[in-house]
Amino acid sequence: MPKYTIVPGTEVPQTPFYYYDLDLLRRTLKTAADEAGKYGYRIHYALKANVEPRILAEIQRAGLGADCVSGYEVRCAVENGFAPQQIVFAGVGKSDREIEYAIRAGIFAFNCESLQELEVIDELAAKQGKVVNAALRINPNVQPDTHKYISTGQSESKFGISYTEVDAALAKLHELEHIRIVGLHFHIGSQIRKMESFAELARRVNEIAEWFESKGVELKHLNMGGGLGIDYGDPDAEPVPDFAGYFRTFRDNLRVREGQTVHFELGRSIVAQCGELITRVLYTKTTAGGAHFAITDAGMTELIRPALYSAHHRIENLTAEADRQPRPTGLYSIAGPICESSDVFARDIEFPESRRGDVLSIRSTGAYGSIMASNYNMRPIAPSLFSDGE
Ligand SMILES: Cc1ncc(COP(=O)(O)O)c(C=O)c1O
Ligand SMILES: N[C@@H](CCCC[NH3+])C(=O)O
Repeated sequence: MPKYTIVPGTEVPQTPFYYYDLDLLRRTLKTAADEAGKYGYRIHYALKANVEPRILAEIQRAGLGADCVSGYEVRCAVENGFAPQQIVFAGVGKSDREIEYAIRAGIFAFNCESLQELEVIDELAAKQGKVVNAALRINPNVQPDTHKYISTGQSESKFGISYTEVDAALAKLHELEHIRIVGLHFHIGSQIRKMESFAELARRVNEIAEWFESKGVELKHLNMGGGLGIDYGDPDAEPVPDFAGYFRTFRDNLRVREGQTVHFELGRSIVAQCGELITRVLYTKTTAGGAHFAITDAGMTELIRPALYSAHHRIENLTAEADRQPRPTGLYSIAGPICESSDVFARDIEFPESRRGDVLSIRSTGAYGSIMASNYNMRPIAPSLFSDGE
C-alpha cells in the first residue's frame, strides 16, 4: 500500500504512528542519484532528517554517503552500513569526544566551522597519530528564500567561518600538521524552493574558490550543502522533488575544475514526502468565539515543525475519504493534546466535518518529523510502520 489509506474491514493500528511509503522513497532516491550522476555529482544524505534504520538501509543501498552533524550520527551511519570513507561530519559545536570518535572511525572529512575547531581537531588527530581531512565551512552570506529559523548562510548566523576570517584560517592551516585541507563546504539553509538562491550560492562559491586557488590551495572537493525544498502544500503534485532543476542549476552556475568533485548534503528532499503521521481525533469542540477544534492524539511531541516554524503540512481526514457518504466541510483547527498553546497543527482550514475516532494523515512528515520527537508530558515515542507491512 503506498499512501496510507483505510481499508474497510481492517483495523487501524494504535495511533499515533509514522507511516513510510518505501516505493516513493526508492523512486526519490533513484531520481536523485540519476540526476546527480548526470554531472558526476555525489550526494551525502543528511542523517539529521530521519534515521529510521529501514530508511537508512534504502539510502545506503542507493549508494549515497552520509552527512552527520554529531558523533552520535557518525556512529549511527557506521552502524547502519555506511563506509567511514563515505561519511562527513559537520556541526558548529563538535565536542572533543565526538571528534575523537570520528577520527578513530576514519571518516572521510570534517567540515570545520571555526578557527578554534581547526586547532582542536589538529590536536586530537595528533594524539591519535593521524592526519585528517578537513573542508572549511565558509559562510557565504547568501540570503535564501526560506524561514529565518532554517537559514544558515548569512553573515549574522552562527554557522561556518566568516568570509572576513578566511585569511586567518589559511594562515592557521599552514601551522597545523595534522589537518589536510581537501575542500570547501557551504550550506545556506533548508526548504529552499527558488533555484535562484542556489544559483547565487554557486556564483559566490566561484569567487571564494578562486580566492583560495589564488593562494595556492588545491580544492579537491566542493560541498554545496543541502536545502532543496519540497511541496508541502500539495505533496501529490510533486511527490519527487525537482532534483533535475536543482542539479542543473549548479551545472549552469558552478565552475568545476578538472578532477574536482562536487558534493551535496540533501536531507528533506530525500525523505520528507515518503512519510505521514497518522493520528486519531480524540475530541471535537467549539470555542465561545465559534472556532471548531479537532483535538488529535498526536501533538508537537510527534511533529514540532508547525509549533517551531509555523510550518504548514497538508492534513487529510482519511476516515471521511473512506466514507460512502460525502461529509460537509467547515473551518477547523487541528490541535494536539500537549499542554502548550502552540501545539496546533493548523488553524481554520477548510476540512471535512470531523468526529471522534476519525483517522487523520499529516503529510510530508518523513523529514524532521520523528527525529525531532520528544517525551514532553512523558509521552512515548511514536512507532514507525512501513508500506510493505512491517
Ligand atoms: C550543514 C547542513 N547540511 C545539510 C543539511 C540538510 O538540509 P536539507 O534537509 O534542507 O536538505 C542541513 C540542514 O539544513 C545542514 O545544516
Ligand atoms: N528541522 C528543520 C530544518 C533544519 C535543517 C537543519 N539545519 C525543519 O524541520 O524544517
